[in-house]
Amino acid sequence: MITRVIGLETEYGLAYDAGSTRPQTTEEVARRLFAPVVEWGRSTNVFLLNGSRLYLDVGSHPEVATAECVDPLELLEQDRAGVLTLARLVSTAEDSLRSEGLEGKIHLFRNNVDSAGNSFGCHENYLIPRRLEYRRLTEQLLPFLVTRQLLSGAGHVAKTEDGPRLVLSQRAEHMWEGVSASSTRSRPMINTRDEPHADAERFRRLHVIVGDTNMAEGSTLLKTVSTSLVLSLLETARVMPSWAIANPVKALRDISRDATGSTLVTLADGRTVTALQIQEYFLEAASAHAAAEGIAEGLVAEVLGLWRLTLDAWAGGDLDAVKGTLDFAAKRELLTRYAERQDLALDDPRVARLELAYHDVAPGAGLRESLEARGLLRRFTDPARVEAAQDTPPSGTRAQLRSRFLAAARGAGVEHQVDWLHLKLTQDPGRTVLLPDPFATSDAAAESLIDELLG
Ligand SMILES: Nc1ncnc2c1ncn2[C@@H]1O[C@H](COP(=O)(O)OP(=O)(O)OP(=O)(O)O)[C@@H](O)[C@H]1O
Ligand SMILES: [Mg+2]
Repeated sequence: MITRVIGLETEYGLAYDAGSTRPQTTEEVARRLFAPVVEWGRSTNVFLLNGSRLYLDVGSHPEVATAECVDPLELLEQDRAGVLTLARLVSTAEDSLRSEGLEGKIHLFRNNVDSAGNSFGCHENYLIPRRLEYRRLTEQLLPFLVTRQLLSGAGHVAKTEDGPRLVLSQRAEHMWEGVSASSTRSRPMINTRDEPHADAERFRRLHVIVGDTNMAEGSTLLKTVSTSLVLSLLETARVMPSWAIANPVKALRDISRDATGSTLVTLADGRTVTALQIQEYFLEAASAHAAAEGIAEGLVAEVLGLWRLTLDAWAGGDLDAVKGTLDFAAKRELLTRYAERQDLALDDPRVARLELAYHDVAPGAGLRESLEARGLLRRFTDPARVEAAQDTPPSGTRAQLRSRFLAAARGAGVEHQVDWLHLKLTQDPGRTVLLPDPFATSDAAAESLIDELLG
């Protein structure tokens, strides 16, 4: 198995369809959505019993940052548990609206662009050792990330000079730099802000912000596991061929707009290769690395197989083999079939509505569950485990301690605060427990604090 801490932060888009009743601003809807959270947590920024962070980000975007996970399947469960938690808040907010005679419908989108053209993200966090040459690592990772949209692009109907077309990535048009420390102004693919949320002597947290938010669990799985494997490869590989791209932002957009895999990419050394060639290299190297490390089994083997299948599908110009597993292929099938059947242009508002429905996770509004139920989209998680993951932390990380502390403090009715690193009693800051090791599932100071609270 891979032993790396991974966390996913997902920002959601909020919209309100007032129907024939009084309209509400997005701010008003967001406030109503978070009212129950504010009631029990006295804040719009809280940690949940599963160790995740739930908060209202600027621009009225609800965000869930999953707890630290080491098992990629548990990461999927935690990510999806976040959807359930928000969906329940939507139901409660709609009940509250209805009690005031407002019959509107709240929509909650897992996507990356709103109708005003703003972009919001799905950030991936990967724990890496501090001792690595960080610059080399990020430079070598970038060509993989630029071409990774072939695996995990969410697809998007974009307006281009040649009319509407289905591009690979929602996020590609909104990235402005390869690697930098600023997250909003210049929006880099890798954000280098150094906030390890861990012992800074031993660890770094790699913050990847170029990825699309995915609906298909297969896309999230392929995205996170392939990236983690490539990181392991880069952590150990001493010499490897350079795939440094001359202009990463341009390449990101070219590959997205072209959506064939055969897009030409100019490398820094002047060579020209295709996006697929770069991916082929990383797949081969990651497979060899996994085999050499003895981890090419179970879920890793499955993901390597899916990665292979995906690149073969692109190479053959036929995505049928992955249309039941990955977002771009699933969405292309859905949207183009619908447009053909109804004889609509891709930029018809009805196609736009269908695209939004693909990303909607409000109860009774979105398509994911029905696509899964009809066998059109593969589900990797077990619904019962996802349900339980709403208040059960993932295994193998300090999220376990956070969760037990939260449960004990709430049970005792004692004021407390936590963040990724700390467990605190508000009235007794001297007793604050620091958890610098993300892999720690037990800790003497934490245990004694929890025992005391349990009385
Ligand atoms: N040491 C670590 N290595 C990798 N991931 C981590 C580590 N510590 C925490 N994480 C993950 O990083 C994410 C942090 O989410 P959070 O939204 O708080 O991000 P941030 O970048 O610190 O802050 P913000 O979004 O407010 O700018 C979570 O998903 C968490 O599980
Ligand atoms: Mg965040």
